[in-house]
Amino acid sequence: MKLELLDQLRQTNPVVLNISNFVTVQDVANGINAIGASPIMSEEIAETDEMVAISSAVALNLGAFSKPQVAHILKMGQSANANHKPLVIDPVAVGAISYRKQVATDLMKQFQVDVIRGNAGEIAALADVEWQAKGIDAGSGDQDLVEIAKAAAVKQQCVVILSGETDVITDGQKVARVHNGTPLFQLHVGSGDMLSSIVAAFCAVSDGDYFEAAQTACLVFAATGELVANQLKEERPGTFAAQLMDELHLVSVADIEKIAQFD
Ligand SMILES: Nc1ncnc2c1ncn2[C@@H]1O[C@H](COP(=O)(O)OP(=O)(O)O)[C@@H](O)[C@H]1O
Ligand SMILES: Cc1ncsc1CCOP(=O)(O)O
Ligand SMILES: [Mg+2]
Repeated sequence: MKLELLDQLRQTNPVVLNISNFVTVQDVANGINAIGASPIMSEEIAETDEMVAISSAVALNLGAFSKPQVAHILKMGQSANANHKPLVIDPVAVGAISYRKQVATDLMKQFQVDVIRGNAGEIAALADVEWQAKGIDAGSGDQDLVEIAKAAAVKQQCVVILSGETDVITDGQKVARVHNGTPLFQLHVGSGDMLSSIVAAFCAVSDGDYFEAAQTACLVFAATGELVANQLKEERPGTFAAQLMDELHLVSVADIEKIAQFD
């Protein structure tokens, strides 16, 4: 765990390039901005190389793509690889929709991702493990989450984050777990998408250690949500979302250290 990366991120203000989905794009842009990085979104394939060139990390969200967008995602992933920019992918709902799993796995044969961030249903699908995913949500299953994450990491040769009540982060061998968080995240659509792009922001300042960047991003995001939840007397998803944005901007390394729970 390297919480100093949060301060480095704020000092550097790295540009994070995103292909987002139309559902959560505003949250993702503001989440990146609030934590101290600089978001830019793209929907035009012709600008890909120039966009990647000015960026310090790339996040590809597969939340709601059309066929032309798949070509754009492919070009952006390949350009990120060619330009040695860290590449994060969020395989939204690949556990629930077989077409999505096919597209995601085809894409990952054509570029090398550095980090995959998904919930249990999504990561189980990529690991070919039996699981009952439910739409964009994790769903249910009884296999061991650490083993699922490790299998996906070995298969795709990258760092995997399996997020949920406990976040599991692995490169296929080393494993870290973040126990912070709040169930309120599940009441705000876009929490996972925000996390994926914030992971990209941490990768941008990580000097190539994406396992450490992924762990730190998970701790910062989950602990920030927990700090907000601790201030709320009842379940208020709207207030949570607004205050999460505030707290991503205000939270300090010392605030996080006080409540951090990881191993
Ligand atoms: N039950 C929970 N308790 C605590 N934190 C959670 C819970 N479920 C999800 N989170 C947190 O919510 C954030 C988004 O993750 P997740 O909900 O798994 O993504 P997605 O929205 O893609 O399903 C992560 O920081 C994760 O740690
Ligand atoms: C509802 C929905 N439909 C397609 S993408 C999307 C948002 C998914 O967001 P998240 O995985 O962060 O909850
Ligand atoms: Mg998601």
